[in-house]
Amino acid sequence: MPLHTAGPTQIYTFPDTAALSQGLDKYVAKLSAEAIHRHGKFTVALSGGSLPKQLSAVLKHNNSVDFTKWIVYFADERCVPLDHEDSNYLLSKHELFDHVPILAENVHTIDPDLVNDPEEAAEDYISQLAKTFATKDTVRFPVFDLILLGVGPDGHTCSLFPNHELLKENTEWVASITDSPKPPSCRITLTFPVLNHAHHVAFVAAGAGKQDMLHQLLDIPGHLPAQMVKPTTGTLSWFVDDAAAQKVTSTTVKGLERL
Ligand SMILES: O=C(O)[C@H](O)[C@@H](O)[C@H](O)[C@H](O)COP(=O)(O)O
Repeated sequence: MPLHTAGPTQIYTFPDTAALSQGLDKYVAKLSAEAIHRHGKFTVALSGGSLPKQLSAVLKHNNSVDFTKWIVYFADERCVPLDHEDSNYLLSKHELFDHVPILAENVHTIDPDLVNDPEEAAEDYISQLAKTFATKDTVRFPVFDLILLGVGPDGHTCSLFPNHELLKENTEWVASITDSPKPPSCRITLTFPVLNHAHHVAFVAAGAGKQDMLHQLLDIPGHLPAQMVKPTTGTLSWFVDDAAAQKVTSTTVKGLERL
């Protein structure tokens, strides 16, 4: 069945990263409350890069969010120990988990004992996901309430890189990669079917360095990894600052007016 987006992609623009963090706070807090009301928990996947800092700047002070109901996974993770400087978990721990009442048992990390065996680590991560997500005959993939993504200068997202064979993965929930063009070379990553089954997916990108890539991704049809994120029935949003959106010609929405 061909994938299609349920609605148009929403591109929210903000004058600067401080305003972007406010917008993200409002968006995430709303989705968190809705999910907790609907099924008693908020399942969210986080990325690395600048995302944890952007996300947490305002959110970590938001007392209205029930973080005790958050179930956190990582959109991708490097195969390194949890206290390694390259760990996406460590980044989110410093930026967010250390500041809010997220329960340690609800944060699903790569198994540190398996970081030397990426394939095993991916298998284990699938088992962890299976504990949170009941699947049905009709939906064979985890359905996250929200997946938060970044985008690299080459158009990669998660650890899904341009022209890599993992772009074709359509059965596994989590895949390992041992030849990542961006170091470290060994990682695990959610796959496109998981990204595209989520209720909501949001990209976050800021800074003038993203101008050309954002123009390419949002204005010119193509098959770069970030362009292959097309939720089947869920929503797709972009949170960007004006510097990053400078060359985007697609319709944008001034952030907080609509959120
Ligand atoms: O896996 C990695 O090596 C990074 O985490 C990477 O995927 C990052 O998320 C993007 O490059 C966006 O980075 P910025 O958010 O810093 O722009």
